[in-house]
Amino acid sequence: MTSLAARQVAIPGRLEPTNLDVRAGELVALVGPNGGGKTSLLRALARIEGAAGVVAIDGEDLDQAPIARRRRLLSFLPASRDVTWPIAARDVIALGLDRRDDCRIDELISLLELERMADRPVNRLSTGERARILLARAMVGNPQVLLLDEPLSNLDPYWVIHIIEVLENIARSGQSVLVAVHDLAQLSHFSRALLIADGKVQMDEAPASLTASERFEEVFRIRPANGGWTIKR
Ligand SMILES: Nc1ncnc2c1ncn2[C@@H]1O[C@H](COP(=O)(O)OP(=O)(O)OP(=O)(O)O)[C@@H](O)[C@H]1O
Repeated sequence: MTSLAARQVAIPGRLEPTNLDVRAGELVALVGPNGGGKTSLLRALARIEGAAGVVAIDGEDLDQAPIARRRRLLSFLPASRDVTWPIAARDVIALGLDRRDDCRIDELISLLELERMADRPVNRLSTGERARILLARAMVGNPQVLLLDEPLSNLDPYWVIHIIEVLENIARSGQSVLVAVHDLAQLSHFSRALLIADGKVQMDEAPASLTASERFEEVFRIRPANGGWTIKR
């Protein structure tokens, strides 16, 4: 069943009109060169910046949904880890909920091993620690669709693996997860990958066939070499 249905979503000059359907339980990667339009697509789907078009989740038009309902339908994790407020990390997680639910917040604190930092001011945590707190905020409301902009950046290898497992579990539970990533080695964990460049979805395929394509090499200006990648000259 389609969970997210986007029709003609666009941001002038940054994202061409785009249609996208994502099923419940899909874990979708967004890849593409810097400036290609990954963040713009995620922001357009999250209905930030007055993007054009229509986004419906389980048939409900996001633009018509009251704020509380929207939070049940979708959450968006920005790529920026900047948080300047000196508030406790657990209170930042609570911002993802309409009504405070300490049991649910504690669940996330335990899942993401945040116990030691939960009561510290979030602006005094390291970048990777803040990344986990902000991810917890995006997850805490259990929305039907999660839009995550580079959630794996700034994380050490343990946390990259752990959070990929968390995202796989979220998808398995029936939520839809769209994730902007840069590390091509992470693509194998996704069921589907969108290649985004020049403000347009250029390809929409299984990750293995995407990375094996000529279009992929052209767009990224790289080619396979020695089990990895090298610059295509
Ligand atoms: N606030 C903005 N106002 C105007 N143009 C913007 C704005 N933010 C981004 N852009 C432009 O929109 C285009 C797409 O940017 P976007 O941030 O969506 O790319 P991206 O694929 O997420 O890139 P990256 O991998 O570098 O994060 C780029 O040309 C960028 O310069």
